[in-house]
Amino acid sequence: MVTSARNELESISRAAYNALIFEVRLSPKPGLVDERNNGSHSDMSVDTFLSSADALLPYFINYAKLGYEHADDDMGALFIKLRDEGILAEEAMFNATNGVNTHKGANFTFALFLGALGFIFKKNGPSVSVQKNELFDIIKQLADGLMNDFERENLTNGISTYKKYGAKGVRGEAIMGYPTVQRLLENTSIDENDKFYWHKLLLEIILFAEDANLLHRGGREGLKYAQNLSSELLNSDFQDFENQMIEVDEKFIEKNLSPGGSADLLAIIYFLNKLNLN
Ligand SMILES: CC(C)(COP(=O)(O)OP(=O)(O)OC[C@H]1O[C@@H](n2cnc3c(N)ncnc32)[C@H](O[C@H]2O[C@H](COP(=O)(O)OP(=O)(O)OP(=O)(O)O)[C@@H](O)[C@H]2O)[C@@H]1O)[C@@H](O)C(=O)NCCC(=O)NCCS
Ligand SMILES: Nc1ncnc2[nH]cnc12
Repeated sequence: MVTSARNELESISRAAYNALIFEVRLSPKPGLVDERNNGSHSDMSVDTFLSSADALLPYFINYAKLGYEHADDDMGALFIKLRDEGILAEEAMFNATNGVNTHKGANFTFALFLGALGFIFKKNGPSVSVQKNELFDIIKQLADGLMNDFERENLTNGISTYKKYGAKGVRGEAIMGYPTVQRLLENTSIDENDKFYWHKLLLEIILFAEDANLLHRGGREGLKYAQNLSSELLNSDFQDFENQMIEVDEKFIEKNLSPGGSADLLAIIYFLNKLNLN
């Protein structure tokens, strides 16, 4: 692999790592770990997420390299290589967090995006401006066989949520090409002067995505409650936005709600905004 390609792959992998750091440090967030509190989590803090991100960075680089090195393979073969590497990454994450699930979903999502970007860099050359449509189309191809996961016997939170509510969680997002990410990437140009831009974006993600964490913790009622609070705040006059967000955080915590999936989608949107997407 030529040096310029390696540098590009390492650069986007570090950008993905930085997106995880940005997300956990964004404060206040509803029900989630941030600089103010640990949200609806007794087993996680900012430091847990920082240790987790450090453990994942080497695997992020490997995902991008796998996409680059296997660009001539079929998508099914590339997906299997990404999933195998992702399982090793999950082990490293759990070792770094003493068994706490900080970034399982984020690891999955970034593996798909970094693998797809490595694939595109090999096909089109590095430092190319990536076409959004091509990126999301490759993601959908990689995710094509994911529905088979739901036949599994071992009931993870995601598979239990599917069997109970029909919600496909992060797998569903990948199979559909991350529609919430596409919708928010298209419709919003970042207003650097808006101190609460990212807070508002997180509320929109909670509103549009079907967050399996909210379903797993609060059922359909809990998901609806979280979405109603997010909608109310988005439709308010933002006169006292920070305190309004703190109030929403307290209400999520009261009901033990945590939109972890939505936090991951915020991180991937932050990451994609740093790339030269067309
Ligand atoms: C594909 C897998 C990663 C799915 O594994 P699993 O079935 O075990 O997990 P799921 O519950 O289905 O989802 C995993 C996480 O995905 C996030 N998520 C959920 N809904 C959405 C959504 N609509 N859009 C995007 N992302 C979504 C969410 O992850 C975040 O939350 C977790 C932390 O919150 P917490 O509440 O603590 O979560 P839990 O500990 O599960 O609950 P509690 O016990 O605390 O109540 C954290 O993971 C965040 O990232 C979901 O949790 C897996 O099968 C897989 O493929 N693994 C192989 C390795 C791999 O990833 N391969 C590489 C690519 S192929
Ligand atoms: N900041 C956060 N708090 C809780 N769960 C999360 N999953 C991803 N980011 C998270």
